[in-house]
Parts: sequence; C-alpha cells; structure tokens
Amino acid sequence: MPVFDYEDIQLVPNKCVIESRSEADTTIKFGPMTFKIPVVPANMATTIDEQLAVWLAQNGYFYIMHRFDDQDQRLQFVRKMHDQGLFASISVGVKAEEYALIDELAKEDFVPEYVTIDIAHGHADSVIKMIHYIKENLPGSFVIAGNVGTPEGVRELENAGADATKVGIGPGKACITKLKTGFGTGGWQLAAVRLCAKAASKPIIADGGIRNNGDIAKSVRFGASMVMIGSLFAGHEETPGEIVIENGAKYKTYYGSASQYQKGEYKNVEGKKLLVPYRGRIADTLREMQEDLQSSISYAGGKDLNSLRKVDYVIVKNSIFNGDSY
Ligand SMILES: NC(=O)C1=CN([C@@H]2O[C@H](COP(=O)(O)OP(=O)(O)OC[C@H]3O[C@@H](n4cnc5c(N)ncnc54)[C@H](OP(=O)(O)O)[C@@H]3O)[C@@H](O)[C@H]2O)C=CC1
Ligand SMILES: Nc1nc2c(ncn2[C@@H]2O[C@H](COP(=O)(O)O)[C@@H](O)[C@H]2O)c(=O)[nH]1
Repeated sequence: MPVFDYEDIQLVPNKCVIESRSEADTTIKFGPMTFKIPVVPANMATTIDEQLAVWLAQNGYFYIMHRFDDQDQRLQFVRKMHDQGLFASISVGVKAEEYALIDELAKEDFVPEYVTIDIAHGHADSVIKMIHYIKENLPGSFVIAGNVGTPEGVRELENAGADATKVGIGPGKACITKLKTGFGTGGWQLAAVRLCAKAASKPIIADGGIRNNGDIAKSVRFGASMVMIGSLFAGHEETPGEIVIENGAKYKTYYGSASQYQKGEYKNVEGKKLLVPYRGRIADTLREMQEDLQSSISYAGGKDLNSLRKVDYVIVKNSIFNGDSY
C-alpha cells in the first residue's frame, strides 16, 4: 500500500485544452446543491459562525455549522436560514440530547438540507444508530457522517445510510490525536483519502491537513468530492477566533474542537490552541482558491474537476512526519 501525504505528491501536467483559466469549471454538485468550489470551512467554533454561514450560503459556497451551540440555538439557526431562503447545514453529535434536537427539528418540520454527524471516532455503533435515527425522522436531509480513516469505516457508515462520509483522523493543524493516542491518518492523510475513496460508493469529504491551495486539487485527484479546511480559514476577518497582536504581527486564535478551550475542561483532550496569521477577507481567499483550482484544471488538460481525477502523479518523497508539537 503506497503511503504518502500532500507534500509527497505532485500531479503530472497534460496538454492544455482551454484558452483561459477562467473557462475552467470548478463547480461541484454535492448532495442536493451545487457549489462554486469543492471546499468547506471546518465545522469548528473558530472557523464558522452564523453570520459567516449566511454569507457563504448567499454566495454559492458550502458550509457546515458547528455543533457547539445548544439544541435550541441550532433549531433556531435552521429556522433563520430557511426564513432567508438559504439552505441549512448543521452538525450533531451522538449524545442523548442530540436525539432530542432531531425530534424537535422533525416536530417543527425544520428539515435541514444537510446534517453532519461529527465525532472523533466515527466508525462506531453510536454513529450508525444516529444515521438510522436521522434517516427515519428527517428523511429529507442529506446525511454526512464521520470521521473515519479506513475503507471499512466508509462502507459501514454508507451501509447504515450515510449519504457521504468524512475522512480524517488526526491530520488537523490543531490536532494532537496522533501524539495522545498513537492512532490516525496524520502524516498519511492523502493516502487514507485514496484508500477510502476507492471503497466509497458515495461522496467523501477529505478533512484536515490542507496547508496549500494545491492540496485541494490533490484531494480531488485522490477521490474527494469536497475538502474540509480549518487552519487556512481561521485567520480571516469574518472567522470567529480572537484577534491577537504579537510582536507587531496580527494573528487569530484557532483551537481544536476536542481542546480544553472548546470543552471547558481538561478531559479527553485531543486538540490544542494555536495562533494563525491574519489573512484579511475570506472572499479574497475563496476567490484565490477558485483561481488556483482553475489553474489546476488547466494543468490537468481538462475543463472541469473530473479532469483532475484522471491525472498521473508521482511520489517525490516519503517523509512521514508533519511537524506536530504540543
Ligand atoms: N477529525 C479528528 O481527527 C478529530 C476530531 N475531533 C473533533 O472534536 C470534536 C469532539 O469530538 P468527540 O470527543 O468525539 O465528541 P464528544 O465529546 O461529543 O463525544 C461523542 C461521543 O462519543 C464518545 N467518544 C468519543 N471518542 C470516543 C472514543 N475514542 N471511543 C469511544 N467513544 C468515544 C464520547 O464519550 P466519552 O467522551 O465518554 O468517551 C461521546 O459519547 C468533534 O467535532 C470532532 O470532530 C476530535 C478528535 C479527533
Ligand atoms: N484530532 C483533532 N482534530 C480536530 C480537532 N478539532 C478539529 N479537528 C479536525 O481538524 C480539521 C481541520 O484541519 P486543518 O488541518 O484544516 O486545520 C477539522 O475539520 C477536524 O476534522 C481536535 O480537537 N482534535
């Protein structure tokens, strides 16, 4: 089994068939909707909030609201998005109160277009039970489930009824799962995406480890329909982390969903807090991602994202480390 990560791979160019990069189509149909690019900010408290969700939905981008607001806030979020004519995309966990949220949504007939079941170790009966429950009570919702890191995980969640699966155990920048538990796809996330995509019969989201815009094209090459990104988005004006000035430079805080900052206590901590450079407006970053992806499509010798899926690649090195530290 070839083992590699984003920095180990380069895609091999093909003859260009377009006259301008602007002709390259980066749109992706994911579930019931089509989005401008196959990219979604991570469903974390420092990368998405209600205001940004509204902006993303209004501007043709996918979003997944995080699950760290209480049940009533998440219920009202769905209502507010629908009142504005926008799609609703929420996250849930697997604890008892999350079942109560599904009950309330069903009772009020607030059916989110997307529901993401998001726990650290998603290859679990608790997730399978929740998939069944959502499919039974909110049959109109597109269900994303995760996170998993193996083909078996993908297949079991798909067989349980998940419409898409989210792949990535521990490759995130705020993640310390590999260090704390010894497990995960940190350091070989792209190879894990490849393995999982080969087993998948439905779309997968590559989640975590994206450090450069070119990694988006690489994720698509290895089978991702959507790419979830945390740290590269956390430094924007519109993202919710705090602004911090250090030695005259501007940063924003970014912390893991399993960090003590998110949990409020030091228990089962698998995430850390860090500062990421301030990056200005998110619209500019999203535009640059789209332009870079259009360029990738031109190097692939095609006109749309599908052309990326067929390109050759080379493994240019094979260093299984990614600079994790506490
Ligand atoms: N993608 C990744 O690599 C990771 C992501 N995260 C993110 O952090 C957030 C919090 O995650 P999580 O701690 O799962 O959420 P929760 O604290 O909500 O846990 C969800 C449920 O799963 C149980 N659970 C969690 N981990 C395990 C495990 N390893 N084995 C058995 N049961 C488990 C919990 O019980 P109990 O707490 O009693 O064990 C709880 O009942 C999520 O948003 C998740 O995506 C966290 C770690 C890794
Ligand atoms: N192991 C942990 N993973 C986490 C935690 N909080 C979030 N995440 C995952 O990271 C990605 C984002 O990765 P990035 O490389 O783009 O920064 C996110 O979508 C989650 O899957 C955590 O506390 N521990």
